[in-house]
Amino acid sequence: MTESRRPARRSQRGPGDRNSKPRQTRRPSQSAVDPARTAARDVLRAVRERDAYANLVLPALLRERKLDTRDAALATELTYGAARAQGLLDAVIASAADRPVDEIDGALLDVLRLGTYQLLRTRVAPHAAVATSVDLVRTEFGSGRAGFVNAVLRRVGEKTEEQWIEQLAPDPERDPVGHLAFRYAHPLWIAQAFAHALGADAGELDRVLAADDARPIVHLVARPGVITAEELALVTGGELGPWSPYAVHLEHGDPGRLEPVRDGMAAVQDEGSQLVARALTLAPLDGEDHGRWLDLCAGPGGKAALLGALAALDGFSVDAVEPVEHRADLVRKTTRDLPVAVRVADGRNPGLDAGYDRILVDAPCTGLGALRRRPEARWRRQPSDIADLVRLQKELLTSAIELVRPGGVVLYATCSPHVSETVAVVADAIRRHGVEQLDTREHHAHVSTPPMRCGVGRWVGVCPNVTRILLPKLDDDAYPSTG
Ligand SMILES: C[S@@+](CC[C@H](N)C(=O)[O-])C[C@H]1O[C@@H](n2cnc3c(N)ncnc32)[C@H](O)[C@@H]1O
Repeated sequence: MTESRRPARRSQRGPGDRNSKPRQTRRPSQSAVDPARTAARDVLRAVRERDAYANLVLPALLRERKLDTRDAALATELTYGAARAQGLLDAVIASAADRPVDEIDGALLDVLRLGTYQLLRTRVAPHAAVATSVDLVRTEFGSGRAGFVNAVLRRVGEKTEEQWIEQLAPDPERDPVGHLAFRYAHPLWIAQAFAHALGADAGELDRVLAADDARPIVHLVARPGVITAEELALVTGGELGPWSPYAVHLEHGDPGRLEPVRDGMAAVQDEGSQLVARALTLAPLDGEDHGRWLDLCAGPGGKAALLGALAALDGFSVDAVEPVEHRADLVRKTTRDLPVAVRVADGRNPGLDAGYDRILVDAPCTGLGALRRRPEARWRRQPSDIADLVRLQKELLTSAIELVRPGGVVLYATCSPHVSETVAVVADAIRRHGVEQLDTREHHAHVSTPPMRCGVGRWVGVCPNVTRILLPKLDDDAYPSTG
C-alpha cells in the first residue's frame, strides 16, 4: 500500500445538468499520470463552478474513467474530505498565501484545497502531496501558477493541523462554539444551531460535529415480509443495525451490485429513516386502524417503500404525494409491487379525501442532520434558507392535520435538528390546531423524543425533535442520520 492510500485521520473524526460529468479541463491531460487526484480536482471544480453535488458527480466520473479500486478509493477520500473540510482548509490556505481565498483563482484554489487536505489530514507524504498538486497545475496552466501553488503548499506543510488550529481558531475558553466550528470545519451558524438544539447536552457538540466527518457506511433496509435483516446480513456479509429491526450495515462494496438490492428485496436507506417510517406504523391510534395511510412528501420514496411493505403485511394501502414529477417517478419505481398509489400534487392541497389513519410528513428541510452524506452541503446552506422552509413545513403539517381522521396519527420528521424546523414547527401546530404530542420513545426506547399528545380527538404523533434521533445518548460511537 502506498502512503497515499492510508488516510490517517478519518476514523477519528469522526443533481440536472449541474451534476452531469465535469467539463474537460482547459488542457486535458494528466489523468493517465494521476487519475485519482485528477478526478478529485474535476469534481471539486464541478461543485464550485456549477453547484454540482459531489456525491452524484464523483461516482459517475469514476465509472466513466474506469478508475481501479484503489484509485477510486483515493479519489473518494480526497474529494469528500476536501469538500467537507473546506472552511478550515481555506483559513489555512489564506494564511499561508497571505491573501483571502476569494483573491485566488478558483481552479488553483481547488488544487490548493486538495493539497492542503492531504498535508493536514492524510498520511500522504508531504513531498507527494505538494508534487502531485504542482503537477496538476503545471500541466494545465504552466510553471508560473505552479510556482505559486508550490510556495503556498510548502508553507502549509510547515505546521500540523493541530498547530494551524492553535494559530487560527477562536480561543476555546472565550468562544467554545466558534472554536469547535473551526476545528471540525463547520460554518459557525450550523455549529450554533446544533448547540441550540442540544440544549442541556451542548457538551456533546464536539462529538456531534465530529460525527459529521465520519466516513458514512451503507445502511440497507430489508423489506419486511420478503427478507429478514438476519437473512440479508448473511447474504451480504453485513452487520445487523443496532436500532432498526430491518437494518443491515455494510462496511464496503457497491450496494447496487447486491442481488437482494437488484431483486427489490432490500434497498439503501439510513437507519434513522427506517425508524421514522416504523414509528408512524407503531404509534397508537384511537380506535381501529382502517389501513389508510398517507406519505405527504414522498420523493424519492425510501420511506414510502418501507411503509408500503409494512402496509402490505396487513392488507393496508398507502397514498404517496410528491409534487416534483421526476421524484414522483422515483417513488413509483421504489414502490412497484407494493400497495402504494403515487399522486403528483402539492402536499398543501393534494386533492385527497380526509380520514387517513396515519400520515407521514417527511418535510423538505435544510438537511443539516444529514451532512455526513452530503460533503459540500454545509458550505452551501445559508441561515436565510430557513424561513421559507419553515413556512412550507408548517403548511404541510397543517394540511396533514386536516387530512387525518379524529384519533389518527401524524408524524412530522425532518433531516434537520434545527429547532426552527423541528420543535418550533410542532409547537406552532399544537398551539394553532389543539393537537397533542405522542411519546415516540415508547417505540424507540434508546433513540427517541420527548412526549407530546394532541387534543380534540386528533393525535399528532410527532417525531419532531430529530435532534434526539440524530443525537441519542447511546453507547455506540456513531449517530444514525435520517435522509
Ligand atoms: C425530505 S424529502 C422526503 C424524503 C422521502 N420521504 C423518502 O424517505 O425518500 C422531502 C420531499 O418533499 C417534496 N416536497 C417539496 N415541496 C413539497 C410540497 N409542497 N408538498 C409535498 N412534497 C413536497 C420534495 O420534492 C422532496 O421530495
